[in-house]
Amino acid sequence: MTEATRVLVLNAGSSSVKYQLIEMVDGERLAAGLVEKIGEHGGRLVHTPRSGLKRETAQPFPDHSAALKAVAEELAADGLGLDSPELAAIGHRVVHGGKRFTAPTEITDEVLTEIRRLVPVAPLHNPANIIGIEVARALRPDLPQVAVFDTAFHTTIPEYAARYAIDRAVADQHRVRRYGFHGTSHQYVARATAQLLGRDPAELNVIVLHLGNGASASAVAGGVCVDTSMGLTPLEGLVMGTRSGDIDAGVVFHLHRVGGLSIDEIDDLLNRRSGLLGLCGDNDMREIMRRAEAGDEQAELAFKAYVHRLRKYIGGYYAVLGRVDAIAFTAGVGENAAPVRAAAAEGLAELGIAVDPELNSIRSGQARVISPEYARVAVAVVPTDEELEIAQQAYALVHKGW
Ligand SMILES: Nc1ncnc2c1ncn2[C@@H]1O[C@H](COP(=O)(O)OP(=O)(O)O)[C@@H](O)[C@H]1O
Ligand SMILES: CC(=O)OP(=O)(O)O
Ligand SMILES: [Mg+2]
Repeated sequence: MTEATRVLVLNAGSSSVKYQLIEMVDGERLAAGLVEKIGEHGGRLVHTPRSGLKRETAQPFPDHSAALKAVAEELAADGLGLDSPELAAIGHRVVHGGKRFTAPTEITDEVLTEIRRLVPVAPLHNPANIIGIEVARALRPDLPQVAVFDTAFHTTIPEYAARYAIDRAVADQHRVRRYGFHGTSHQYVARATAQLLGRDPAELNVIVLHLGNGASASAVAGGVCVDTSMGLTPLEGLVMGTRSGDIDAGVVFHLHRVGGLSIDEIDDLLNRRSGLLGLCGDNDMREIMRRAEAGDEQAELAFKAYVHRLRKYIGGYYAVLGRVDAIAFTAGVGENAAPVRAAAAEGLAELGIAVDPELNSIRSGQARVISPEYARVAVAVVPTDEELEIAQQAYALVHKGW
């Protein structure tokens, strides 16, 4: 009998699916890929097999089911189909796990019902995660399907930081509290930062800045998360691609009562039409930097607002941690946008924070330090790998059961 030692990871986002097939014995990526712009114009699938050439197909993907079927076909074309006996598990990123899911969990009908119950608090994400689970279960009902939750790493946040200052009874009744997201990434990056610096993760205090489409900051003390910028939903905190981040709740009342917008319209406004997109009409940081460079005032303002919010969280988490050993930049913007990193650290020498312009300008897919040697705080670029972290957690769970 073939030993099942491979894990397929599905990371379904609001309009994309990222996937990786990993051989867990040696960590080798057998295949990886991305489907973009699901349900939009310009749908695209990029599949990268371990050996051989990258394959790119431009075609519309009307929904997540269509995208996942295309992924299954790409894998099958390489002889790595979902019917493979070598598959040990399928790992799914699930964004909201509420209070109940604090660890990787094998997905049963009952678990799926609970994930569905959390859709209202992760409306852009949990529905996509659920479709991924349904398609994978239909194709391989015999395999363990494991959910790895974005919220799990944040369950260590102390009560005084997790609670909103609102009436206790109302908050408890409706489970309103700060859950935090991107936890799998924050966890992976905090550990990878310790590795990069040759330090024991249990002794390192790190501020992790996950700057992708969604963006969040977290304060990690000795490997344990003590605060994070996202809240009940992935809307709070930093300025994001299309989300406002922190906002006075009074804005919602005002837009409803005075502006005449319905609650659904305000939800759509703050989640899908705000952030960088709302400020300047673009949500891609590459385009914003290009426009700002060319003297476009709206783009410049959007860039400044983005960085200003980021700096407030760096300062805030400095105070939360007391001592900061490292600041790690990760995800699409954090890994690639040198001007964002430079602006975030500017003028913070008094806090021991500085970025070396030459080190910062190096383009590389590797984890690297970008602060000068004299600086007390190590500033680093640490590529995230949510898929590898999900695969490891899923594999550990199915092995424990043996
Ligand atoms: N070279 C680059 N320079 C600046 N920003 C970039 C670059 N490459 C990607 N990005 C930004 O990264 C964002 C996507 O980040 P990513 O981590 O892939 O997000 P998500 O996983 O949330 O889809 C894009 O919106 C884009 O603005
Ligand atoms: C939770 C969240 O915001 O995820 P993403 O960045 O993938 O949108
Ligand atoms: Mg992401």
